[in-house]
Amino acid sequence: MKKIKKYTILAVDDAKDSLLLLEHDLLEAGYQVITCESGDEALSILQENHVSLVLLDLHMPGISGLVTLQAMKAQLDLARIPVIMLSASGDEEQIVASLEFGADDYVTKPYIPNVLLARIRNSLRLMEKTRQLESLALTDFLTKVNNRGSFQTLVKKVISQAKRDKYIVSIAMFDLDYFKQVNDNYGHEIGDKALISFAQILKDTFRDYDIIGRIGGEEFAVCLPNTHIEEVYNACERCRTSLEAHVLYFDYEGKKRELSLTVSVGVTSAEGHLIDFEELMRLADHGLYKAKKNGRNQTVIEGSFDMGETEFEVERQANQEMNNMDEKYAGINYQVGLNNVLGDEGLFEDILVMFYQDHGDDHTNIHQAIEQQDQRKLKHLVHTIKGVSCSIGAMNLYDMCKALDLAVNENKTEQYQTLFAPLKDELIKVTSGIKLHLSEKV
Ligand SMILES: Nc1nc2c(ncn2[C@@H]2O[C@H](COP(=O)(O)OP(=O)(O)OP(=O)(O)O)[C@@H](O)[C@H]2O)c(=O)[nH]1
Repeated sequence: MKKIKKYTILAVDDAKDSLLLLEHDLLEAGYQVITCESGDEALSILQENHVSLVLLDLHMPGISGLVTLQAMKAQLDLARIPVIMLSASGDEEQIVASLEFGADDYVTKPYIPNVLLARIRNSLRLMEKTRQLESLALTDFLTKVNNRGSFQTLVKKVISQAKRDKYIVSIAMFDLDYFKQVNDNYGHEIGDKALISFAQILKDTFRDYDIIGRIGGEEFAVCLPNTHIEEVYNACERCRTSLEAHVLYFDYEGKKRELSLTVSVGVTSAEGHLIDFEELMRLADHGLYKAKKNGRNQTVIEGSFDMGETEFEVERQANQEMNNMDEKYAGINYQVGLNNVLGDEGLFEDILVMFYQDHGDDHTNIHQAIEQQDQRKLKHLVHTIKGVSCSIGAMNLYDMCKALDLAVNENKTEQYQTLFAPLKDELIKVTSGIKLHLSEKV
């Protein structure tokens, strides 16, 4: 019985009679066969066809078998194709040179068909095993997405390409919410099933050329080349809501159970020379940290790292400032705020709590509106926060909002990012100051 035609063999020989014979033997054995008579032809066939193995004659007019072999080994996508050299010459030096240049085997002509076929089978078997091992080393055994190491390698390649071709790179980081409870309540086996089904949701949501990796226990990351932050945000939201709607059914202790999970997501992006793997991962992770802190089951965009200090650093500095100064709230003129409520301290503190709750995330919302070029949303956000910051006595924030508000009214889009960067820092300073003092209320 003939084998299933799974492998395609390219036979290269300038002698037509040898080629015919080879083709006949290979077809008989069940392989698909492509033939050609020169090294040049072979190289162009290899670019356009999926070839499993090459049988390469050593002595040919034009480029020799050895040069063809070297050209194959120099190209990343061809280097892995097994090559068996064929030659009438049993010259020791030629055999050694062929093997040293990367040939998998060497067979002398006239060949014994069964021996050649056995050697072909060996080479193909070895290739399959090598590929399986490579895949095992690069893939997460549970979810079958890239493991951490391979995610990093692939993303770094994308980043080099993006710097050359000047396109944006985005990273989204996902962490399942309260996942420990799944293990604690139902055991690791169900936890594993939940991880597998989440990985499937990621595979279904993102495109083939996006890179998905499992970078920690219940933590995944996706790299989206050439994708703007708003599209990334929308894809992450699709993924988040798919998981929220997904129900895992299983039996536990003799009863039928159902489980739904949620996920928190942090996303960021960068462009040009600013793209850096570690920095993108750090920012996405910080967005994720905020998503967790804000109540989980949400996607938070973390600003590009060309926008000055990160929120983390600003928050840390605000806290430090508060500790060093005798100021009651960072960035707030307490007296101005108090006067606005006719000296009622209790009421003023309640207003500060409301400010924290209503506007604590506005830097993310404003950033999103700028990125999405949503002029109406941006105008509404900036205008509102301008009014409110004035009433609580956050006068620096008020000035910054006023400047951005003006730019929005005059549609000076080129100024948005520049005016937004200090506003963002000031808003974080004010909200973290409020939180520091009113931690039991907010
Ligand atoms: N089943 C299973 N569990 C895993 C695996 N890797 C990590 N975990 C579990 O994932 C859980 C992570 O828990 P935490 O880091 O406390 O976080 P969490 O409970 O998800 O809470 P938040 O992230 O704060 O929402 C731990 O219980 C780990 O044991 C795995 O491969 N399989």
